[in-house]
Amino acid sequence: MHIVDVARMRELEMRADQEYGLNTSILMENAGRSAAELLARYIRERQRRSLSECELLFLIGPGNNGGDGQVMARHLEAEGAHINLYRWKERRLTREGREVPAEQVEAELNALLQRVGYVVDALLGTGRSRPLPEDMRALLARVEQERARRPGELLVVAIDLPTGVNADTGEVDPGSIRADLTITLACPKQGFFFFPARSYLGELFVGSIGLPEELERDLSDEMLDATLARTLLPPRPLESNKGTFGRVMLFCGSPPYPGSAYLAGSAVLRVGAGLVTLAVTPDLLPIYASSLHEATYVLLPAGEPGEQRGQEQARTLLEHLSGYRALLIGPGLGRAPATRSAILALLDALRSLPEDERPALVIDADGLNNLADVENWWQRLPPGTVITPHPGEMSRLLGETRVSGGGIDRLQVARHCAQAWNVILVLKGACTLISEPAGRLRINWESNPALASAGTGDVLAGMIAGYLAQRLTPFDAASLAVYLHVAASKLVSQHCGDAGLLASDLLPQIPAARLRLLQPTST
Ligand SMILES: NC(=O)C1=CN([C@@H]2O[C@H](COP(=O)(O)OP(=O)(O)OC[C@H]3O[C@@H](n4cnc5c(N)ncnc54)[C@H](O)[C@@H]3O)[C@@H](O)[C@H]2O)[C@@H](O)CC1
Ligand SMILES: Nc1ncnc2c1ncn2[C@@H]1O[C@H](COP(=O)(O)OP(=O)(O)O)[C@@H](O)[C@H]1O
Ligand SMILES: [K+]
Repeated sequence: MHIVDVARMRELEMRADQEYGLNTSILMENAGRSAAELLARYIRERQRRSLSECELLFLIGPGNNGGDGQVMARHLEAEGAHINLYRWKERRLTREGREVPAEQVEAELNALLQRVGYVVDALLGTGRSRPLPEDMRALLARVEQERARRPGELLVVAIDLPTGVNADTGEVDPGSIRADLTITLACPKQGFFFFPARSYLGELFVGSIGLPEELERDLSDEMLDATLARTLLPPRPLESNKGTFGRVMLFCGSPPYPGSAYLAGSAVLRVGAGLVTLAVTPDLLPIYASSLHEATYVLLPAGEPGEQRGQEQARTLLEHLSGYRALLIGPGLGRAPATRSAILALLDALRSLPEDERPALVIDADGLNNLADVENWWQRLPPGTVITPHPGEMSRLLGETRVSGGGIDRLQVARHCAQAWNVILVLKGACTLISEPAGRLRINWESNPALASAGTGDVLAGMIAGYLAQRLTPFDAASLAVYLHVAASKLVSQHCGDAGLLASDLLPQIPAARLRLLQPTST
């Protein structure tokens, strides 16, 4: 599913007209029919109601968004739903096809708001060009007030987008109200993935306007959803052994942060890699050996702290690296000078290896924090490196330029930095972005506040390394891991809701999330 900004959407619509003769009224017919089908299915399958039991109030705006709403209303009416249309600009109300006399409109509208099960917001879409007028804000506020009075009984359904949301920037008009579901048309809009818009959309459905597939061929930004993630799953041939699914080496964990290596190491195996090896100093071995029974170990020299020890640790690790398909550096390593020198020595050695002998590389957490102080640090990375900063780490890598956790600034940063640093960049946050040097970009749709808990990033880093070991490309390995990481969290949330998740709770749910993804009906 491609993501577009408003200019690109307009261009697609224009080309549909010029090249395929699909003019606005044909597209609008398609849009309204598709939106009606999606809502009808939602009502029947999710709410287990028949359309004839449902009464809807459509709020119709002056442009094409209002046009979509009218087509949609017609289709739902034909299926038996009870339809009321309020034309905002003209202040006219139609009840089941009959015009309400002007002097009764206000009272009827009030009565409807207190009764209907659905308000369909077809006021404004991508054509919103200025702040919402006060009377439109007031109308939306009445809907909001009524929904608060009847929670669960009144659903707000936005067509294309909730009125007042900026489809490019994710900004929101003060008069906008949150939709329970948004049925967007043709493609999800770029602004949906950024805050505050993201939290105004509710559940997202994408309706078709019948654009020919060829028109989307040049689009490079994609929504990371189940449909895409499913195509990335690596094969599990019957004739296989642990070598088939690859080995991962971890340079992670230090005395103050031993949990990181456990979480990342377990995640490597939970995504199906064949073997994980932890490169650790002997003092940590008893901790891991008693918790992660499945791992093997490379013992790194302890010795006096300092640069010399770092060099020796790197040498020892490299001696054991042959045959490993992926290396993860960073979670829980700390920021001692010896660690930094070990990381730099490892990177220098990896860069000089021939491509077919070089393990794929993921750098996370303290791996990144150690690099941030090194001048032109990105020039030290081998090609194809995946880096996974959270907004704080990203700000450090950029030299203290602040990067937000969910704002539109992230899009520009993700695009620019993947190219400038020649990396696969996983910019973590509530909607994680994955970008690569050639300009492709994916944005994860699902969000779960339960994931905002210590150690979940270590799990993600291990998952990416585990998929690299199964020979996914770095861009695909990162994408699949990001998708399944949130999907696993949703399974945990079935029991704990959106708070109280432990990073280790994710581990057994990773295979369960993969299994769900394999079921063709999962979305
Ligand atoms: N153009 C096309 O080919 C298609 C467009 N589609 C629909 O059309 C929408 C875009 O249509 P439009 O470009 O007509 O835009 P809208 O329907 O979003 O709004 C434009 C109209 O609203 C007025 N307006 C803009 N800002 C306002 C504000 N703050 N307060 C009050 N009035 C305001 C404008 O003067 C104009 O009359 C999409 O969101 C989608 O729903 C779909 O029907 C598919 C095809
Ligand atoms: N609201 C949220 N929705 C979805 N994912 C989230 C949310 N908050 C945090 N995450 C994810 O949780 C992980 C946290 O990673 P990170 O900040 O590195 O934590 P740690 O270093 O403690 O492991 C990231 O993958 C991030 O995208
Ligand atoms: K709308």
